[in-house]
Amino acid sequence: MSLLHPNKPVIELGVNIDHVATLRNARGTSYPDPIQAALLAEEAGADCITLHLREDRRHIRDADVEALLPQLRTRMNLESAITSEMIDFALRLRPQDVCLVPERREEITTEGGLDVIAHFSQVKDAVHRLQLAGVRVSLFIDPDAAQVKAAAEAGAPVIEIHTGRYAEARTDEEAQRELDRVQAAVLAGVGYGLKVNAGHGLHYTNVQPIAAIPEIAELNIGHAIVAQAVFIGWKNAVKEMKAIMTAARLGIHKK
Ligand SMILES: CC(=O)[C@@H](O)[C@H](O)COP(=O)(O)O
Ligand SMILES: NCC(=O)COP(=O)(O)O
Repeated sequence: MSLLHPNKPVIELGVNIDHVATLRNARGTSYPDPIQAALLAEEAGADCITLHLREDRRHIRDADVEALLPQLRTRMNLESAITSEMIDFALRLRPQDVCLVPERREEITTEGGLDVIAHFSQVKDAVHRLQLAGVRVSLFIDPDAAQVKAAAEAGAPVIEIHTGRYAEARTDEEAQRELDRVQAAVLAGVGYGLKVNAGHGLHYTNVQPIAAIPEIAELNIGHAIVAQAVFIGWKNAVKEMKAIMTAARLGIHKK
């Protein structure tokens, strides 16, 4: 278990603000403002702000990223496809973190992890260019030992384990099987000396077994926080998620 450190959270929360932008874009208004959401999330305890600049700009837009980066007090984790357009954008802005994710335009949400093995040279080149520019690179991968190995070989210092299949499990047995896969991938990543994060589809109940995995450094969570904010307010939703994650890491399970 992580030792309690006066200034370091036992597990970090990256708040993904994509779906604040979804709500804004639904009517083409200027509100709700994703930048305001990010700054309030930091006030509420977010350790970083994650945002996914998709190729189709369905939610976060270039101007959001450009306006937010200089205002953040914590750090920006920009999720990006490995296309030259997106890598060039990331190199121009140079956020603290970039997480390379797969993208298919027709997908409703990110369906699977980046296939590092199949796109090894392209991934390795993107990792090299971004790391050279001082950007810390994370690879968003499925909980698969071969992908973890490929990520380490591609030179990425960080991986984020895709928890989508765990989150979408329909039975307790399936959820446990997927949780075991996540845990094995986390340990494999630590074995290669990587920082290991996780995310996708996590909410206030299913987050607890994931947060309890002591080797996970950070969870990136968005959709569930935006949904909860509808009922209890944005800052409260962020605070509640952080509290549940921290309690789970300390062995306290909340109903
Ligand atoms: C990579 C990832 O898991 C997040 O970016 C997630 O995809 C949220 O964005 P969407 O809901 O647009 O997929
Ligand atoms: N990488 C996961 C992320 O940023 C948020 O995913 P979700 O919580 O919106 O499913």
